[in-house]
Amino acid sequence: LSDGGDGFIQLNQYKLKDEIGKGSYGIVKLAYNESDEAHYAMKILSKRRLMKKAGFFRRPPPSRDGKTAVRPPTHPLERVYREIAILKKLDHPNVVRLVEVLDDPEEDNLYMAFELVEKGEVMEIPSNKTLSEDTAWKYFRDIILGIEYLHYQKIIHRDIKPSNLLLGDDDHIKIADFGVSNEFTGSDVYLTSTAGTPSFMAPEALKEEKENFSGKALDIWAMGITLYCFIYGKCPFEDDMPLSLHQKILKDPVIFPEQPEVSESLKDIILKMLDKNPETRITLPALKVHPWVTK
Ligand SMILES: COc1ccc(C(=O)/C=C\Nc2cc(OC)c(C(=O)O)cc2Cl)cc1
Repeated sequence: LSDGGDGFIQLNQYKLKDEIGKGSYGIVKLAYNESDEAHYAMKILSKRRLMKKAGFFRRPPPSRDGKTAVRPPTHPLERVYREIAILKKLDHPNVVRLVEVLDDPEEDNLYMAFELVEKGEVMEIPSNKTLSEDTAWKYFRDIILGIEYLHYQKIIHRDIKPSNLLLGDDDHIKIADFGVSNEFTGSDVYLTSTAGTPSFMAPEALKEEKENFSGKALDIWAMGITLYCFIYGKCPFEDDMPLSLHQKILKDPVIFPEQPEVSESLKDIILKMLDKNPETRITLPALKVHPWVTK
């Protein structure tokens, strides 16, 4: 890591430029690769921040029987290394491509160089700039193909939402951010943990009595919330109070605003994805043949 002499940070063959993304994960900077004269998206994670977030530096809670509580075995960076391992095996036009990882043990920062998806996040939420039904249709078809690929690769994304969908110059969508994704063996994973973004969480993940719930159905639910956001610029269930948001997700019906006018088949596919019962919720194969998708 050095000063590139022109005020930009130099990282190996990369010249780091403006910040183009920011989130709970850290930041993303535009990076210019001097060896191939191409631009990349450099995701920068602080290892210390990740350790702190995982409670790595927290004093272990006093245990009643005088012995110190056993610390969970997972090393906090293990999550990042798992994300990297997942990303390295993914290769699909609708999934971001990890090009390389720069991890200097002496350095606090960990750098992940991704192929640049030129236009960035497809949409901010809330937003008054909503997508037309036709544009939403184009993007949703890409999301279906991307999620189909991930589920085929036995990966549940668990954080599908507009800000994790990047738009390229070719007007195609790439799915990003595998920070909370789960890998599974077998035909599906049965989870009990809640992860992801509250407004996009499925009802079965919010129930008190936590029985196991299917991972794949969580992504389908989040795809439904995302499609609703494309059209209306806001989520169907919103509340500043987390517990009231949970109740709305668990109990409230989906309301479609009068404007913008949308087709009955679009409303139908959204309702089938936002079925509160994961057992009867539409599956990915059924989505692919839904009239709104195949029109
Ligand atoms: C205006 O132009 C812009 C062009 C590109 C961007 C951009 O790329 C933003 C975020 N990027 C990413 C984030 C990720 O996670 C949170 C991951 C991942 O971990 O999978 C990968 C990428 Cl690439 C922004 C603005």
